[in-house]
This record gives sequence, C-alpha cells and structure tokens, in this order.
Amino acid sequence: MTVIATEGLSKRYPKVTALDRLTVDVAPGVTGLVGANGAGKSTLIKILLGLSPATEGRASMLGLDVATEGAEIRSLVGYMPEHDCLPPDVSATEFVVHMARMSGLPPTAARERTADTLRHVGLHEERYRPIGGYSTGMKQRVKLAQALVHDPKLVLLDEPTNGLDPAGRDEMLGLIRRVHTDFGISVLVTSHLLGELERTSDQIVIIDGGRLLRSSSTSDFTQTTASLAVEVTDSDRHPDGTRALRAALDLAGVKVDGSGHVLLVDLEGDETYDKVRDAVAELGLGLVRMEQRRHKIAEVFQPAGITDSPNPQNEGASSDAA
Ligand SMILES: Nc1ncnc2c1ncn2[C@@H]1O[C@H](COP(=O)(O)OP(=O)(O)OP(=O)(O)O)[C@@H](O)[C@H]1O
Repeated sequence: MTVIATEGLSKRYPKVTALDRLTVDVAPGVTGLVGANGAGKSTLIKILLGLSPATEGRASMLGLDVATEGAEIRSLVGYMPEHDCLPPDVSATEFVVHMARMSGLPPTAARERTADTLRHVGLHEERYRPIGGYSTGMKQRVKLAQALVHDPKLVLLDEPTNGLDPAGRDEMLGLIRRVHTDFGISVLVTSHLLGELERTSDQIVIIDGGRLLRSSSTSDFTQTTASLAVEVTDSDRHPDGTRALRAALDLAGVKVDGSGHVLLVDLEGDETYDKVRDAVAELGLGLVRMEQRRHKIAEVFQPAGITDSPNPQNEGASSDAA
C-alpha cells in the first residue's frame, strides 16, 4: 500500500529542472524527504497538492490522481507550508477555526477540533493572543495545527523545524512522530538535515538536483550500515596493537575502516563480535572498547550540500521570514 506514488515526474522551468523523472513510492507512516536547498522538495509538494502542474509524469496521493482529483485530495490531506503565512492580527484559535471551516467542518465541530488540535500541539493560554506576537516555535505549531485540524489521512510538512533552536527542533520532531502514533495520520516531512529525519522517520527518500538518490526504510538503511568501534591496547609482542588487529581481521575476512586508535569494523552479524574477540585474544591484546555505532545516514550518504547539522544560512533566512 502506498500513500504517495510518483512515476517519471518532472518539473522544468526555463532555466532549471526542478524535478527530473522522479519515480518513488511512499508507504504509510512517517517519511522523511531529504535534500539540499534547491533539491526539489517544495516543488514536489506543490505538484502533489495540485498547486503547480507537472511538466510530465504522474503522481497520486491516497490513490487519487493529483492532476484531476485535487478537491478530494485537499479534503484528505493537510499541508504545512515552509514560509510564514500567518495573519498577525488574529489569534491562533480564530485562524485555526477559520481553516477548519474552510475544510468544510460545521461551526461547532470546527471549534471543538481547533481546541483539541491546539492542545495537542502544545499551545495553551497563548492561543487567544494575536499570532503577530508569537515566537517562531509557536508559529510553527499554529501551522502544524491548521494542517491537522480537519483530521486528514496524510499531512505534508515542509521544513517544519526551520528556524527552531535545538530544543524546539526536538519538540517539533516529537510532535510529528505523535501525529502518526497517536492519530494514525501518515506524514511526509521535508528537511535538509538528515540526522533529524533519521530519528523521526520510518522511511527516508533522498533527492538531489530533482532526482531520486535513494528511498528505503530507515531501519534497512541503518542496519546495513552499522559498524563496531574497536579500540585495543598495545603489548610487548605487538607495540602497535591496532595495526596488528587490523591485519588479523583482514586475514579473517572482516572489513575494517577507521584511522588512529579506533577501528571501525563492518558489522555483518553477531559472528562479527566473535571474530573481533577471538582476534584480540589470540594477539594477547587488551580490549578497551567494542561498541556498536550506527552510521548516521549523513556519513554514508553525502550528496553535496546535505548536512547533518543545522545550516546557519538557511536558519537565518527562515527566522527572518517567520
Ligand atoms: N517558480 C519557479 N521558477 C523558476 N525556478 C524555480 C521556481 N520554483 C523553484 N525553482 C527552482 O527549482 C529548484 C528546486 O526548488 P525547490 O524550492 O523545490 O527546492 P527545495 O528542495 O524545496 O529547496 P528549499 O528548501 O530551498 O525550498 C531550485 O533550483 C529553484 O530555484
């Protein structure tokens, strides 16, 4: 089952190909769409929402064709835009009630759903104050609330952590996770930060220059890239214990990376632990450390421009906007 499917989807502007024959399936759950600035994330979202036509190819959400069934899609899908789009003079409650009414909820249901949703995103007394006085984090929560208020089956969140400090990011990522676990709503969330989506998502889709670089479940990705960090002592017989161990593991057919005193051993299964232990014992070295290290996706897979830490330039731009 897929919640989003694209087939040969392209978007060409006169000077730029923003999406280049993208074919990808997104399963239910939380999916991270990762790419550097300009990779084509927002373009994909706009095509999916029917806000911008594709140059070629096809796309569907929840089994509905985005080119012809836009109205139905909008009743089932929520959208949190990247940039600030909130009216400063009204309160969160007024704004979210309005958005709920626009989605077709009757007045009483709109008010009830608004109260529930604002509580869920953690806006309390402030919800009666004008949005213009809110912090960036509070504005992001209002944007998330309006995407959820009509109880959609799927939400598209465009850079929801932009402009937030580390604590704010963690809270937002926790909220996003709960959107799925508490309400069963599927989520497509974009970010240029691989690390944060790795923690939050069941599936990761990586695009670069409008092209699909990789799509897989997060657990597949991290399992296949796990390694053991191993550190050993030297001995009289082996004054460079690390080097001796590296040679012994090579002979045993175990792939080893890393430089300096820490060896990174490819973790292929439980037998890798045994092979390392046996090699260390045979050499008569002391084992200082043997611990599993999951590669961060960013270490394994690093297209130009995708980072594992907040991009100050982007952060600045976004806080200004918000
Ligand atoms: N209306 C437009 N006209 C011309 N080029 C555009 C237009 N919209 C987007 N682009 C270009 O298409 C490419 C993809 O842009 P897009 O906004 O989808 O990237 P993104 O991955 O969402 O990045 P960001 O996080 O910076 O928004 C970029 O090179 C951008 O300059």
